[in-house]
Amino acid sequence: MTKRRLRNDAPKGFNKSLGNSLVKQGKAKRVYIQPNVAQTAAPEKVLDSVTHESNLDEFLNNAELANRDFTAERSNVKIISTAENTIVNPDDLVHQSFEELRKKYGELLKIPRRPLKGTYKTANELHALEEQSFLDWKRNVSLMQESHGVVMTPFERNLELWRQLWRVIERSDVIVQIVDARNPLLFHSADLDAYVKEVDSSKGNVVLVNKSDLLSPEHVEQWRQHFRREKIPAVFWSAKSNIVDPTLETVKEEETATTSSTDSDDEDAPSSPEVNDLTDAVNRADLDPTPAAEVVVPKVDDIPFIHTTDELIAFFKAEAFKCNPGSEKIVVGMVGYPNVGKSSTINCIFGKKKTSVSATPGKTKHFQTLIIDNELTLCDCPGLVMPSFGFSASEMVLNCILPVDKMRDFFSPVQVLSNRVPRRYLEALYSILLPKPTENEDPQRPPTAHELLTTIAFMKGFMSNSGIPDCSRAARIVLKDVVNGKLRWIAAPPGIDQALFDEITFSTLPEKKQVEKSQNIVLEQLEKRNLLLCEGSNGRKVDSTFFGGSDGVGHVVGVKGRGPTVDEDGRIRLKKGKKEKLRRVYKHLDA
Ligand SMILES: Nc1nc2c(ncn2[C@@H]2O[C@H](COP(=O)(O)OP(=O)(O)OP(=O)(O)O)[C@@H](O)[C@H]2O)c(=O)[nH]1
Repeated sequence: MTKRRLRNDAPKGFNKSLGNSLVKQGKAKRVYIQPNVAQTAAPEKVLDSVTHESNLDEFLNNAELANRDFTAERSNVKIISTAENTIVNPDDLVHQSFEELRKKYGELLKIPRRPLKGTYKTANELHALEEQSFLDWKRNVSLMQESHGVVMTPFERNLELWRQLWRVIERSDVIVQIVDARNPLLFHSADLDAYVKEVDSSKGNVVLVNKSDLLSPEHVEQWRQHFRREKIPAVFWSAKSNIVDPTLETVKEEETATTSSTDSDDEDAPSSPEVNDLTDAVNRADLDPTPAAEVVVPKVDDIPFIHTTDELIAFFKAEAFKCNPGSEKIVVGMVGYPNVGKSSTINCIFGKKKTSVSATPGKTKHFQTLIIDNELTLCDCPGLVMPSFGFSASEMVLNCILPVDKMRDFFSPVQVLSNRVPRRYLEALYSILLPKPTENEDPQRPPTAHELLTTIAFMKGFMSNSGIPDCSRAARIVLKDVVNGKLRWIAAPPGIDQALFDEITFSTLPEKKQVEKSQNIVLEQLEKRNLLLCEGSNGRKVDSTFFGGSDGVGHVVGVKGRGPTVDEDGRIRLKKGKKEKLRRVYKHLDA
């Protein structure tokens, strides 16, 4: 086959060599390789997180990184799966300790390394080496998957974002891995800890378990014991409970006065922190002159729950000075997956909005340096999805790693959720009554995603023009409730029965019992009359099959606290002024 450089004659050679099936999967806007295109592209584009690549994307990115002959690349390319499914089943993982899993799969979970100092002389050489080592890393991951028969979950494939991480690590004395308290191990990368030590053994690692407000004291205690057992330095923290100005939550990214470090050409950046380099940083001391004199420093040998921002600052300083004793200035790097609360934590520390906070993962695009006081500087890294295994894309949506709005298959994550959350809890949270399993079915079976979504869609009046409940809209509501912690599930640490943890999580129903009681009475009355009483918002009669009922009897789907009540005589009454809203649900009530 004639060797053809992709950059010279891409469309022709490309079509011939890849075949139509691959071409169809590609995106028309793909830019063919040009030397140094990565360096010159607009930063916004370059720094977009890439966790999924089509076969063609993968192929072209590899060719671009290697800057090599098209045909030579083609023979080497391995497609890293988009990994909707995983071969390692998360349920099976429960039976193995985290250490066992780490031993078995640890090699797979490596993050890419920056080329060692001394192996390059100029910034251009470093750039080329970084691209080569990143390509090698991707190949290695691919080969490991093949040899272990394991499929990796989606992970960050944009070299620019890894470059941001490398810089943050090099500048920091301590790296704080922020994890989501609802599933800390999913977010903790042991290899990142190892890499920090490889860069400089005097650097420290700490795990900051954010969103701890979503845990009960029992959950906290179990996780504390786990961190102690595993000797992982960790602290519990809730940025939300320490937010200075709640309106900061809603400010859009465009309004943010960022202190982004877009210094993509600082490859020879010093490995030790140089605060003088941080030219665009802002001094917190100017904004908040309150001295941190009365700060209580938490016990360093414990796994404390840090309650105030001042305690957190004192903790960071104590950890950093341990690593860099005698230093006048210390830098703490904040890293972690998207959406774990890095920006919120920094906002708390800074006392004013410094980085954009959003419920959409992946908002932070560049690392930022922020001078907190004369001693402490923070370095905020963009969120990075580390390589992992055994967790499906559904799991990643449920853990707020992949954005809900980009989800096309919404049934899968909702099914995983309804397998976990007890039926009565879902009913209470959404004020719905889910169809019960039929006689032939397991009475304990969880509701299907279809049942849950159609019921919620119907109750909220999300109907398509053809009268079909809009499940995707209902799914977005449910998944956003998961993201913001309204609907929560807390993972148990290894060795602890998940069922026990679930009992704690779901011990209190979220909604008023009264609503549920009145729903039940309404349902009873309707069933007595053998009526199908629900109507769609467009006036079409709703078929009972929407709710899984095969008995021909319709089910009341919800009253949402403002629905019909039952008076002393057992008569059903609609509240004044609510008729319009309830039009879709109750039409033929005998009131
Ligand atoms: N319940 C709760 N929610 C939190 C807490 N901290 C952050 N959040 C929420 O989590 C979401 C993500 O917070 P961010 O601070 O933007 O997260 P990030 O890690 O900077 O995200 P990226 O910019 O994607 O890297 C927001 O909706 C926050 O309101 C917390 O302590 N408790």
